[in-house]
Amino acid sequence: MGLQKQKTSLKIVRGEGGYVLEDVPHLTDYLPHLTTHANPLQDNPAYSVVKQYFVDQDDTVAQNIVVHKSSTRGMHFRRAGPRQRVFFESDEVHACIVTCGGLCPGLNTVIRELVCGLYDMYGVGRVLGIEGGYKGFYSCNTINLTPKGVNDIHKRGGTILGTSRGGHDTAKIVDSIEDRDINQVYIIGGDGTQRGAALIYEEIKRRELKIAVAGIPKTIDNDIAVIDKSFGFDTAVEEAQRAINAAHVEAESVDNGIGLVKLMGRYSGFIAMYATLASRDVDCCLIPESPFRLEGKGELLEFIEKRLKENGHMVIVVAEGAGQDLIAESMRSATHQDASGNKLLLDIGLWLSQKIKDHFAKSTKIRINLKYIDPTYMIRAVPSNSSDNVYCTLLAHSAVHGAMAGYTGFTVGPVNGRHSYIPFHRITEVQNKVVITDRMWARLLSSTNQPSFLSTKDVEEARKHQEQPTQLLDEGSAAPAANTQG
Ligand SMILES: Nc1ncnc2c1ncn2[C@@H]1O[C@H](COP(=O)(O)OP(=O)(O)OP(=O)(O)O)[C@@H](O)[C@H]1O
Ligand SMILES: O=P(O)(O)OC[C@H]1O[C@](O)(CO)[C@@H](O)[C@@H]1O
Ligand SMILES: [Mg+2]
Repeated sequence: MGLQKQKTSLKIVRGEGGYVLEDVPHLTDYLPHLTTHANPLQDNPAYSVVKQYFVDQDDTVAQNIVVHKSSTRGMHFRRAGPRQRVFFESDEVHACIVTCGGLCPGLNTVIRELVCGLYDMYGVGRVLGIEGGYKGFYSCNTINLTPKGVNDIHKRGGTILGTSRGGHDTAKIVDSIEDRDINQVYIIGGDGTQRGAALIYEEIKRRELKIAVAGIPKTIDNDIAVIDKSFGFDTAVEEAQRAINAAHVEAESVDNGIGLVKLMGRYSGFIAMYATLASRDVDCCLIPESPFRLEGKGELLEFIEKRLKENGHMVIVVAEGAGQDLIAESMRSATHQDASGNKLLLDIGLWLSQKIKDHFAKSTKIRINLKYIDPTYMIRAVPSNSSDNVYCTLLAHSAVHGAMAGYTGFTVGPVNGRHSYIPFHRITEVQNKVVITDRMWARLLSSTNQPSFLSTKDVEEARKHQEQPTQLLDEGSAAPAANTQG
């Protein structure tokens, strides 16, 4: 196919028909003389019978699969999976695992499957758990992780390693990795964590160390770009149904009942959108991406009044990041940040409840009965469901195969259903958001029959954002919508 390597800091390979591979780094990029070994999986009774078990060196996964006759082939990522040759011998590997950022269903499953994958597939005997997130590298104890020790952990919520925000100190972390003779680092976390992982990889490369760094993307908000969806998201949507059902039961049992449910979603309303679509009991869904106002013709309070008159009750789902501009305006509050620098949100649920109550207190015609349910941490702290468990297994195994094959500085994740190795910056340069000019949001509006609350200016603004190309999509290919948007 006549592939050519480009001289850029990014690892771009171009081919015929507009084919672009955005490759991930490999240890041999800076340590060219490493020796390779036969993959021990070839003698593993479970895997050796699988026809074509090893992934072809040239297999790549297309980012854009909706194409026209005249489309260029576009962006591709390296396909994840086991390689014929590996760059680590089993008894040479000393791996470590760390979990950072907020909790998410499935963290323990990923830990379990990393440990079992390393032991069972590659005969690795030394896996260390770093406790308490990034700062644990230099300030906490470590634990030895064995298949026996992690056997049951997927049945529990949270992370057995603990987690934290803040405390990323690249030099101290890499010093600790070097001091402990660790040569494979598995980092589970969201966008902030993957930014931290990129810095760790850069420092390891600068020091020319034979250490592979693999990221496993985690976020309950599903706001990680490129990948189809993040683990734990399905579980969260399922768990959210319980709160929505309760809100519905409460609301329809009284006159003019309003059930208001707040769900997670700092910058992206995926949980709220999917939970609403799944439930069918929701009359109105509010997300950070879609601006709304309270007062005025066609705005939220008028719609609530209309729906109460029609149905006698209603259910509202609000993502925690929605309407932040409205609260900030009315409270003139200062902006606060958490230890990682994330904006601390004002409580839209309580604020909105009060605003709705105040509005109807003025009305002599409608006496409302509002119940506010905040299940945010409940949907995050549960163990992952069956489909997330299987998904977590594939993520963990893909990460192990990648590190064993000498890839480094990568995140794993499914792109159009195929697990791929994705460079860190592609995961961190943009955040996945609900595109309100896309079909999925239209489906939601049509299912709840709520107004869009958008002004012409809001729609123009949304279209502008949708068309914004990412760093590499500069050659005529439009930014691909996240797959969760259909
Ligand atoms: N730009 C950055 N550079 C280096 N480290 C970072 C950066 N942003 C965040 N981190 C570190 O990554 C860890 C987790 O970050 P954060 O609290 O933002 O959560 P996250 O990984 O984005 O997950 P989530 O948002 O889903 O909870 C923290 O220890 C933080 O110090
Ligand atoms: O209270 P914490 O642990 O900082 O987490 C809250 C945030 O974490 C997230 O769940 C992302 O992990 C957001 O939805 C939420 O705003
Ligand atoms: Mg984050």
